[in-house]
Parts: sequence; structure tokens; C-alpha cells
Amino acid sequence: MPTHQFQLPQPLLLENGGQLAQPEVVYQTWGELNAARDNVVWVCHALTANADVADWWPGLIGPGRYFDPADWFIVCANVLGSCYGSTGPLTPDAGTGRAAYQEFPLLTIRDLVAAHEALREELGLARVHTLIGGSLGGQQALEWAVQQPEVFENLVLLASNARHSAWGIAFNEAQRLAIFADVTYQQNTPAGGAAGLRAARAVALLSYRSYQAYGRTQTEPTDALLTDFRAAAYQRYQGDKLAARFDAYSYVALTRTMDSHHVGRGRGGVAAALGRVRARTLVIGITSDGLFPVAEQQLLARHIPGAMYAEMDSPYGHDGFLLEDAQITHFLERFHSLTYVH
Ligand SMILES: CC(=O)SCCNC(=O)CCNC(=O)[C@H](O)C(C)(C)COP(=O)(O)OP(=O)(O)OC[C@H]1O[C@@H](n2cnc3c(N)ncnc32)[C@H](O)[C@@H]1OP(=O)(O)O
Ligand SMILES: N[C@@H](CCO)C(=O)O
Repeated sequence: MPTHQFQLPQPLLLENGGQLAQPEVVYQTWGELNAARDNVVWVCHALTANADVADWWPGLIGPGRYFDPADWFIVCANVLGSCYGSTGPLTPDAGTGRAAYQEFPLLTIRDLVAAHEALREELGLARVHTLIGGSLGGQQALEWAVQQPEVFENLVLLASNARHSAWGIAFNEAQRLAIFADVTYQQNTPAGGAAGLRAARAVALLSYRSYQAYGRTQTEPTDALLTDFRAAAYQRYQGDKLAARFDAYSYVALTRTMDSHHVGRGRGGVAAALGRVRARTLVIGITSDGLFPVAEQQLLARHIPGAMYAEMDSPYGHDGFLLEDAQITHFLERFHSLTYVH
């Protein structure tokens, strides 16, 4: 699908102070808006993904899938701070021509929402049938549903939370330390920090998978090895894979964004904020998710009025939200069939 570009009509004032002067958001759409304008599905992506949701969530989005473009008008926009087209640390400043790199300002989840809210207004989408996101995408979706309760009819949150946990922040900081230890990060060049990013992804993988998943896929078939273990090669491979498609400055920026997530900030706490949601909500947890554990999902479901909770039994850990298409489809079918009855 072609990528569209949207420049916000005015500077974006950031929650932490400062502004982005001319922020741009790239997005993609699938399908057609129907005459009643009631078939909009908006997908919020996770940490390292992009606007091409049909590419990274092919089990859910596409012909014959649950969200089939023959029926739905599907929108996915890249978040600010990313390196996939929306304004981020490597974007040249319009005035100086120089990118911010390490100096890129802190963007909170609320700033990400503000940019996509401006896009929603630009597209004239008064109502969104389903807002869905996992992990950081779930944080964004939740914050948006708290801010704009009248806009979203259905909200689907996967492997996410109301406030980023101390555990999650600690994992993110461990990854950032790996990047900061790479001297090329200080050089402020597009490829700076690549070795650190490779290590950071290897650390992150430990929080995205599970003991069982490693045991199932990375255990040696022989007991003769003393070195060169399969699991070690997997860590290196995954680090290389991310370093080839992402950049360290965006990674630092977006992990800080994730750390900032707290729907209750300035709203009298998490429970009060969640109580503002008006969308019919489905929260999906993953039994083996050690990064966003099921207790966090249950808390969401407990405090969002009328929310339903479903738990996926998966060996994949946190990344199960990207991989367990059949289970997610099953839960969506049940959830939406109830929606239509009302
Ligand atoms: C341009 C773009 O890519 S856009 C962005 C795409 N990514 C995103 O959107 C972010 C979200 N997606 C993800 O995080 C991931 O893609 C996931 C979670 C969905 C799937 O992760 P994967 O890495 O595909 O799965 P998994 O953990 O099973 O690893 C499989 C890969 O590791 C390789 N591998 C497995 N074991 C080993 C090993 N012991 N040594 C070396 N390599 C190994 C496999 O060959 C496979 O390689 P491939 O990706 O080149 O095919
Ligand atoms: N695997 C996800 C991060 C976990 O949500 C990503 O790379 O975006």
C-alpha cells in the first residue's frame, strides 16, 4: 500500500515542555470508508513496527483475515520518534537541516496520541469502530480511548498496561545502557549505536520470549557441545536483524516514551483514568508474558467499565500478541459478535 504523509497544521506542544515545529506522520490505509463511515479500524503498532500493518500482522489484517479490507477501512500510522517515516531523531530539522539524534526531546505516549489525533481529524473520521494495539501500541490505544472516550466504539488491548512497570522500565534502561556503551552512539550519525542496538535487542528478546520458548526452539539436539550454542547464535541473529532495520536513536527515544506511559498521571490515578473509557473493551493477556504479565491485563479489565478479559495460553511470551493469530481471531469473533447484539 502507498504510504501517505501528513504534516500537522501547527507545532506540537510536548507534554514535557518544548515542541516539535513541523511534525509529520506517515500512515497507510487499506479498504474503503463506507457510506455510513462506520467501518474504521485503527491499529496502533508496537515498539519497532511501522505503518505497514498488513506486513507485520498478516494473520489479522488482509484478505480472508479477521480485518479484511473488503469490509473495513483500516488505518495504521507510524508513531513519532520512530525511524519509519514519521518525525524522529534522524529527521532533519526544517531550519538547520540537522537531525536531533541524541537531543531529540522526550515524547510521551500522550504526545504520540496527539499527533495521531490530528491525523484522525484530518481524515474526517468522527467515529472509529475498533481501536486495537499491543504492547506500546496498546499503551497508545488506551491513552487515546481515555482522552477521547466518545470517538471509539470498541477497544482491543493486547499485552499492554495502564502504567509502565518498574520491571519494564528496568529492562528498557538495561537496553539503553548497551546503546550508550557503544561509542559510535555519541557521534550522532545515522548508523551510530548500531552495535549497542544489536546488544539491546538481544536483551529485549529475553523479555519478549519465555523460558519455554527458548527451550523448545533453541535447545541443542546433542549434549556434546561446550561452546557455540544455538541459543547464543539466535541472540546474535536477532540483534543483527533489528540493527539492519532500525536505528539506535529511535530505539532510545521510543523506550523512553514507553517508560513515560501512565494513564493516571494528573487524572487522579489509574483507576479514575480507566473509568473514563466508554468503548466496549476487550483486554487480552498472554499466560507466558513476563514483561506485561497477566496481572496487568486483569487490572485493566477490572477498571475499564464493562471490559472483557481473555487469556491466551501461549509459549511465545510477550511477542505472542504478534504471533498467536488464531487465538486472537477467536477472541475477536466472540467479542465482536457480542458487540453486534447490543
Ligand atoms: C521492514 C520490516 O521488517 S518492518 C518491521 C517488522 N517487525 C515488526 O513489525 C516488529 C514486530 N515483529 C517482531 O517483533 C517479530 O518479527 C516477531 C515477534 C513477530 C517474530 O519474530 P521472528 O524473529 O520472526 O521469530 P523467531 O523469534 O521465531 O525467530 C526466527 C528467526 O530467527 C532465526 N533463527 C532461529 N534460531 C536461530 C539460531 N539458533 N541461530 C540463528 N538464527 C536463528 C530463524 O532462521 C528466523 O530467521 P528469519 O527471521 O530471517 O526468517
Ligand atoms: N517485538 C515487538 C516489541 C514488543 O512489543 C517489536 O519489536 O515491536
